[in-house]
Amino acid sequence: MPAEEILRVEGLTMRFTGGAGLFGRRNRTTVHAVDDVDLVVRRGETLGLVGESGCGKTTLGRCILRAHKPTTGRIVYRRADGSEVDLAGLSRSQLRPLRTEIRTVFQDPNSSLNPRMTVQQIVAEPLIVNNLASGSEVKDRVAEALRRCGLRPELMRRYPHAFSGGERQRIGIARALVTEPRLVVADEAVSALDVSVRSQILNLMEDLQDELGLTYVFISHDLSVIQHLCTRVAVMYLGRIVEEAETEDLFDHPQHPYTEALLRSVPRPDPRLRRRDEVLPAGEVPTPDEHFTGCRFQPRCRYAIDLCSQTEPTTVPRCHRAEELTLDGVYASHADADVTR
Ligand SMILES: Nc1ncnc2c1ncn2[C@@H]1O[C@H](COP(=O)(O)OP(=O)(O)OP(=O)(O)O)[C@@H](O)[C@H]1O
Repeated sequence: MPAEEILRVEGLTMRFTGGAGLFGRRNRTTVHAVDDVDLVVRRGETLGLVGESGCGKTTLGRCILRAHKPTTGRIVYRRADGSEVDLAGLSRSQLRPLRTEIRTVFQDPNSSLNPRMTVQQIVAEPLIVNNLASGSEVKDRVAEALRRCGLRPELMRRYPHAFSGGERQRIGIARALVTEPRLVVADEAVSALDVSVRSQILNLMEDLQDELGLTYVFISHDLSVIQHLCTRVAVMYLGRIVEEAETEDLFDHPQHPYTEALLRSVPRPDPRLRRRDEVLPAGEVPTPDEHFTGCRFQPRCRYAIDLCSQTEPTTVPRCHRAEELTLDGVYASHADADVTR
């Protein structure tokens, strides 16, 4: 794997099999939450994962964190010494030292912080669990992490309820950073916050990235957040990555019809600028437990041709018509088209 890469996901699939249900084993459903995903994360970048609810973003993030053991595929992580390790194949004890290097920031600071623990205990926990520090060093490292996150260390004896939503998310970030990780997976890390606080937390995350040389995988359904923060973006639809590009390219020249639809669905505050297609295209969203022969987006795609119901390209952009549509400027000329087909 090239030196600039910190993570390489290859052919990753995560299936969930449902319970037996009323009719026993035969009634079991299998959800392909993540299906044959390839993904590269480069050192020091922020890779955005974006897509509608249920497309598999969280599941992919949890596979990288090895909170889920993937059904198949590889998750190759490059350690600081340059050695490579496939996280997918590691046992619980083999994963333990890596848990300090790859950390997460949780979505909701109100529910993710234990209300019965002080801030000191919350932030110190990963240090203690992983035997990274003891005695006064624990307190020093907690104080340092809090300070980095813009919180006064004197307040570490207080409980989470004494803090605002934004401050609680700073505590969550301090807890993630206290072990000095290299890769942080942030899943909807600012979605639960008030808009006014959101940009402060995003700015903090950017500053910490510069200061500490962090790499982020940033999961969000919010395109404005993705556009603000990410270097590159991978777009997910029904368990698959359908397009991947540098942020500016993706927003200026989407290549997959789903990306185009996603970008058009962003509401515009000025009603004079509103277009008719500010919703995602109509049509049934298939569930990830259905079997697909062609492109998954084809039932909702206004550009679909016969071929699209038969096969899907195996590389991104996963669209037979991507080149033709992009080159011909079709997306732009459809600005006023009826997207409901
Ligand atoms: N533990 C699980 N057991 C069964 N199905 C699951 C499980 N976790 C996720 N799924 C299913 O996998 C699919 C992908 O879910 P996932 O939460 O990864 O999507 P998402 O894009 O993160 O959505 P959201 O933005 O709503 O969190 C969904 O159909 C979901 O119902």
